[in-house]
Amino acid sequence: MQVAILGGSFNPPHVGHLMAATYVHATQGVDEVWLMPSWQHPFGKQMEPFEHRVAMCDALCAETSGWLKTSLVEQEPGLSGRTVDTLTLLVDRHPDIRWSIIIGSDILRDLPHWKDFHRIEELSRVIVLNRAGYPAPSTVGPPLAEVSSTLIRDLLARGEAPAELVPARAIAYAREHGLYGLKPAP
Ligand SMILES: Nc1ncnc2c1ncn2[C@@H]1O[C@H](COP(=O)(O)OP(=O)(O)OP(=O)(O)O)[C@@H](O)[C@H]1O
Ligand SMILES: O=C(O)c1ccc[n+]([C@@H]2O[C@H](COP(=O)([O-])O)[C@@H](O)[C@H]2O)c1
Repeated sequence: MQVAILGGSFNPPHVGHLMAATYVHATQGVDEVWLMPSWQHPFGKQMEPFEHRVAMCDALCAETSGWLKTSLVEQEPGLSGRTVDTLTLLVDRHPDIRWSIIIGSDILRDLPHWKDFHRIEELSRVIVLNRAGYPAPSTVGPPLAEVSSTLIRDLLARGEAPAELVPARAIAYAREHGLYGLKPAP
């Protein structure tokens, strides 16, 4: 079995994540894609609580026929949020799976600050997606959606509803739980 991991803060998840996962599943010969929300972010990004981001990732998974899953692995004790450590654990735990790691091209500039990226390349196939606004050589596929969690948080802070950028089930969950300052519907 081949599994591609899309790690991220998912704060909140958005249609760009869904499109990225769908593109990889449709074209890269993988059986499943696992959304892997960060428990703690290696660069200290502040995020809504893990369980809420997991629930919103599950809302994205519900848009698929079952090939998209949410992995809770990064909450396990001993992990640091560094991808190489998580991947090493997964490789040990699932010797039957062949792994890919998905990153958007915006991440390329950060890679010098990642822990042991060369080891990640040894343990997995790295798929670099062409994220709109971040052109780079050796990306795969067409530019993907011009949307980010930062944009969505900004819209929400201005009281705007990002209904076209966040899957409806995810935004409904966020509203129900008062995330990002959203008020539950009366
Ligand atoms: N629109 C997109 N197209 C392609 N890849 C994306 C897109 N949005 C996010 N990604 C990729 O998904 C992974 C997780 O992204 P993340 O959860 O940090 O979302 P983000 O929108 O970049 O968040 P933020 O704006 O908070 O930094 C990263 O590898 C990122 O490059
Ligand atoms: O391994 C590292 O050193 C490392 C450094 C920064 C980010 N990452 C991972 O990259 C993924 C996307 O991160 P981000 O910043 O786009 O949310 C997420 O799974 C992070 O854990 C990993």
